[in-house]
Amino acid sequence: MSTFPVSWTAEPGTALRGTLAVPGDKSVSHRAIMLASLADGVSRIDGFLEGEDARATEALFRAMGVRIETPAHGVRIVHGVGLDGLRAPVAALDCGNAGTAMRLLAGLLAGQAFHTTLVGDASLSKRPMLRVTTPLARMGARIDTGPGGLPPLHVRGGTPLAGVEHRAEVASAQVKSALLLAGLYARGTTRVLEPQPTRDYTERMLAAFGWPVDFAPGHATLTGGHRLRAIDVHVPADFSSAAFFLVAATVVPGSELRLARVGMNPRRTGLLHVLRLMGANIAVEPAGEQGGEPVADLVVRHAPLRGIEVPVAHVADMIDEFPALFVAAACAHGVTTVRGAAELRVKESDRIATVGTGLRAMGIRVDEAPDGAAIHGGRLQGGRIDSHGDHRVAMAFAVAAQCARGAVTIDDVANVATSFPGFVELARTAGFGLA
Ligand SMILES: O=C(O)C1=C[C@@H](OP(=O)(O)O)[C@@H](O)[C@H](O)C1
Ligand SMILES: C=C(OP(=O)(O)O)C(=O)O
Repeated sequence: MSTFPVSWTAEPGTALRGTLAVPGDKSVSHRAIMLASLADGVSRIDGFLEGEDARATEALFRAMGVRIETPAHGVRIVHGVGLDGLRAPVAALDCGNAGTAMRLLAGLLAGQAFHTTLVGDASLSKRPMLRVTTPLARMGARIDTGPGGLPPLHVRGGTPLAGVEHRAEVASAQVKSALLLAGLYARGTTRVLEPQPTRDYTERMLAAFGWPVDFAPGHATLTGGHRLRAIDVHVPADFSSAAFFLVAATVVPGSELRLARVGMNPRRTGLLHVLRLMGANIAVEPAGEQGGEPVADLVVRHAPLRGIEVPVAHVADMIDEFPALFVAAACAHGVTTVRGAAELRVKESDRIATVGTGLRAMGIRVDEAPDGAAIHGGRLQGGRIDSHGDHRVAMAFAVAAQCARGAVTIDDVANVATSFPGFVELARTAGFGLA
C-alpha cells in the first residue's frame, strides 16, 4: 500500500539548492532481480530501487520460489535457483503498474516448464502486449493475451523455443529484452535489430552474469545453452528521477543544485542534450563507474530556455523524460516541437494528452500531433491537474508549479511510489513548495 496522499498542492518554493541523491535505477533494479534469480549462486544487489515497480518484480520471483533477503534498505540478497529452478506460482503474477515487469517476464516465462498468468493494474491493463507476444510466438512461445492484445497474459510454458532474428518496428528496450530473455531458453541464436538504439541494460547485465552477448547500439545477439553466475550488482541512481530536478533547477531563478552520482548510460541521457540545446546550464562531473555504468555528478544552475525542434535522434534516449521536457518547454521562450514520439501515447497514460491537457489548464498553448506536440512557452498559471495515475506526469507538474503564478493541485499521485519513493520529501529538501 502506498503512503502517498491522493493529491498534492504545489506552489513556488524557494530557489533550489544543495546536493540530492535520487533513488536507484528502475530498469536496472528489475533486471537485477530477474538475472540474480536465474543465476547459480547468491547475488547481492546494492542501490535497489525501493519503489513499487521493482518490488513487484521481486515479489513475483519470491512467488516462484526464489529466496530474497532484505538485510537493509536498498539491499537484496538473492539466492539464485539456476536457469531451470523457478517453481510454478500458485496464483496469477501481479505486475502492478510495471510495463517493464510484464513485458520482460513474458519472454522469461515462455521458457519455463509451467504455465503462468501475468496481470496488472488498470493502467498496465491498457498497454499493448502484441509487440512482445507476436515475436515471441515466432520463437515457439504460446502466450494468449486479453482482447485487443492487452493484458492479462497467459503464458503456456513447456514448449521448446527456437531463436529468431527480429527486426523490431518500435524502438523498445522492453521488446528487445523480452526476446533476449526467451533466447536464454531457446535452441540456436536470438538476434534483435532495432530501428533506433535503446537502453542496453539487459545485454550489459547478462554479460556481467557470464552469458556471452554480442551487442552494440541497435542490435543484440545471444545463443541458448549457457549459465548465469551470481554477481554483486551496484545499481546507479536513476537518470529519469534526476530529470525532474534538472528541469526544476533550470527554470527556477537563483537555483544551483547538485545531483550526486547519477547513472549516465548514453541511452538514457537524451534530455541532458536537449536541455542544453535549449540553453540549460548543466555541468557533468564524471564520478567513475557503478555496476559497469558511467556515473556523474550533475550540477545544474538556473538559465533561461528557448524553444527548439527536439532532434528525433534523441527521442529514444529520453523516452521517459518527455513529461519533464514538456514542462521545460512551457517555461521556455518560443515554441518547442516534438515529433517521432508516438510511443508516449502508450505509456502509463497517454503522455502527450495528459501533459498537454494539464499544461493547457495552466494557460499554456499545446498543439498535439499523433506523435508529439508543439508547446508554446508562456507564463504558467495555477490550476488543477489530473495526472491519470501516471507517476511521471504527477512529478512533472510538481516541477511546473514551481514557476506558476498560483497554486497547483495535482490529483491521483499515489503511483509516484512506483518509480520515486520519497519524491515529496526530497523535493521539499531542495526547496519545492509541495504538500
Ligand atoms: O526496458 C526498460 O526498462 C524500459 C524501457 C522503456 O520502455 P519501452 O521499451 O516501451 O520503450 C521505458 O519507457 C521504461 O520506463 C523502461
Ligand atoms: C514507462 C515507464 O515504465 P514501465 O513501462 O515499466 O511501466 C516509466 O517508468 O516511465
